[in-house]
Amino acid sequence: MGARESQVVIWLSSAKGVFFVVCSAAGYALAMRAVSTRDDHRQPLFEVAARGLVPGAGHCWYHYPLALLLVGTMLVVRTHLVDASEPRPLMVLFMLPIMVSALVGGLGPGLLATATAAVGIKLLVLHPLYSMRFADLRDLMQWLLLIVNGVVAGMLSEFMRSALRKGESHRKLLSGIIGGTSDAVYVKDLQGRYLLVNQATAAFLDMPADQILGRTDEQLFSAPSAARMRQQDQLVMRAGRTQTSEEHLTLPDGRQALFLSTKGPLLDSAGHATGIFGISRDVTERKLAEERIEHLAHFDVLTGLPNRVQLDESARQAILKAQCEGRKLAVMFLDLDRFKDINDSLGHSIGDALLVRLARRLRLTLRAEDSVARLGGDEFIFLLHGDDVEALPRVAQKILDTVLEPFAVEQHELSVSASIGVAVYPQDGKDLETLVRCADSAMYRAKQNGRNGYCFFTSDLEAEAVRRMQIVGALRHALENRELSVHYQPQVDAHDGRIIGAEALLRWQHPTLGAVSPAEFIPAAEDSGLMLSIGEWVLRQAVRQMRTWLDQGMAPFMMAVNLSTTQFRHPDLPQLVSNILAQEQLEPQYLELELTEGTAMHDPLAAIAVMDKLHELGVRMAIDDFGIAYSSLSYLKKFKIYKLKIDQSFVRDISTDPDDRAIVAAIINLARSLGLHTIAEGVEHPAQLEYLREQGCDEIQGFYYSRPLTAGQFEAYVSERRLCAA
Ligand SMILES: Nc1nc2c(ncn2[C@@H]2O[C@H](COP(=O)(O)O[C@H]3[C@@H](O)[C@H](n4cnc5c(=O)[nH]c(N)nc54)O[C@@H]3COP(=O)(O)O)[C@@H](O)[C@H]2O)c(=O)[nH]1
Repeated sequence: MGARESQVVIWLSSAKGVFFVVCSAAGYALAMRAVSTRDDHRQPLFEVAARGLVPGAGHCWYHYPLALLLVGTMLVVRTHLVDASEPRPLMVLFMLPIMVSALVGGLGPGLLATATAAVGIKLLVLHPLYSMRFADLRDLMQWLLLIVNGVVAGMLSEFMRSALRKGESHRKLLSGIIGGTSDAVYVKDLQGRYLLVNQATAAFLDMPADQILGRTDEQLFSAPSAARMRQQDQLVMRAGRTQTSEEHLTLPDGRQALFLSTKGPLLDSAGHATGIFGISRDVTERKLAEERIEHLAHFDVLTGLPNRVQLDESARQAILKAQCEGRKLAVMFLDLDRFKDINDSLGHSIGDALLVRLARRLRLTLRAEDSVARLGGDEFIFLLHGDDVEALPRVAQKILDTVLEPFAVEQHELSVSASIGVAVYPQDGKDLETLVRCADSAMYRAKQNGRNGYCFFTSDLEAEAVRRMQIVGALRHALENRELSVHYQPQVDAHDGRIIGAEALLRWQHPTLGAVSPAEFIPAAEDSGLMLSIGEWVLRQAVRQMRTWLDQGMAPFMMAVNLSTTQFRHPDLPQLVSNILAQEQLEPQYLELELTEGTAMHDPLAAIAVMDKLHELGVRMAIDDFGIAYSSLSYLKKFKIYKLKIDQSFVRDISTDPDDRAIVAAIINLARSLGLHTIAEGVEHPAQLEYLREQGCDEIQGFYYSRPLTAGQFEAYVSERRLCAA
């Protein structure tokens, strides 16, 4: 090699060294910049590097011998195989084992490789040429740079490895969440092909996840479902932001499902859409539950008919429509007659079954535009559209006839009747509340008229309804306010005028309402459920009074107490009577219980059973108001009764009305033939008494002898009569 050529080689070698230094410096600068920014995911290089020196922090022991092996191999190659005439030591070659060691093993092996290379180069590569000294400053520079390179490479590698590890753990965490959620998570490209799906998506589609990838909705779902999804995707892409919507889909197994889907565009770093991501939750069950709750809020659970809430809504609309069209609207209030008896005697399940069947019938009776709702219990409201008020009686009668047809419930054939009240918009009221109130008053009147009928609202009913409400409200406190008392009306032997009994009659003196007749408040007490407690109180008072009178030495007689329908039908009645007699220490033979003919005949078999029990107690029974209801003689024979009480409506005109005379005579004869006693009530005149005596009536009760008296007055009356008799 000539001198000029040697100069060129030395120049090139120097240039290579300078280039190595410049490139390394630029590389460090860039690398340090890349890792120096501290944010949530990055950590300072030295912090990471320090951890890289700690054994066991994700390192393998064999990376260290590997580093030694790699550097050793390079030393051998450099010492023996590279051309010895090479003037420069080619230290850059050692970067290869250093880099490999750092990349594979991280900081520790990287440092080991760097140190080994530095020592090896100094001792084995530079030594033969320049002894132990660095004769050439450029060699020293390269040697130092090699060391710095090695250290930095190790640190950078450690940083990369740490970042990778962290990224991997994030990825695992994310895929754990995505894989573990029951929501379908997916990513589609711009053509709608699935790029990523989680396990839930695969489960919904009943297909392995890898078979879904690359397919479109059109290939996975029914055409209508796919079209809906595609449309939704397009909306999201056009909007360019995340949107949530409901998607009705038919799944591959045929199930109709409702998904709540949140979808959004996937954007690249330049903000261009590259696809769409979505999270879809199956809300089918939740929606059904919501619908069920909504249904329960508006419809009666038992009958499925609209309830009060729904009725309010329908009525609001119906009234608005009627108002706009200048038309009428009828509200009918239907209440079953004595439905409570069915519940009490046969049990609530039978009562419920009857209501279900009744509801079905009522719905079928109506035109499509009309509706029926259940208010609760046995109360139903009809909304009937149209102007034809004249037709309403026919409709009401049709409904009544429908109710009358017997119901087959289990082994029972049940016959019920109903009472209907009718109110018409706009004349009777302009809102549902008023119309229902009017119809309720009219219905109450229908009941008073003998049930199984209908009645139209009239203004006088309103006053009655207000009065009834006042009475019921005040009656609730009558007992505790000591406003009730019991009066006693003597019952007299028709032949010798002896007092043979007293009828206990309830009286109510209210501070503002005044003296309210039992004929008015007892039906109200029955309807409002207050009669049981009031009736029990009367029974106890009468029994206690009888005990007192007997204790005072009064000649024994019968104490007659009225039983209301509710009391008589209550299953605990015999027990209650027995308890009261025992508690008040009165022998049962002094007590007579009166029940009306209507009560006894409504359910004769049940009445027989109750009468039998009362008879067993030793208590006497009498049929009150006899003659005004229809009595079956065959049942009358079976009733364990002692006497018939001839209703005062027959006694009133007995002296003038031949029909009444004939009826009274027939009742007395009937009783005699059945072995029963008779008592006539409402006797006011001697002529009435005369006729009754003639016919053989046994006992008399009426103003002719005495009005109902307080206990004190009764005592005085008894003493007076005894004195007269004496
Ligand atoms: N379940 C219960 N019913 C009861 C009770 N107390 C009374 N009643 C019933 O209320 C109705 C009205 O009773 P009242 O106003 O007390 O009238 C009674 C008598 O005062 C009346 N009477 C008696 N004699 C005459 C008469 O000569 N003339 C005339 N105009 N009225 C007269 O008759 C009623 C007695 O009726 P009855 O019970 O049928 O014998 C009435 O139906 C009572 O039954 C109670 O505690 N419980």
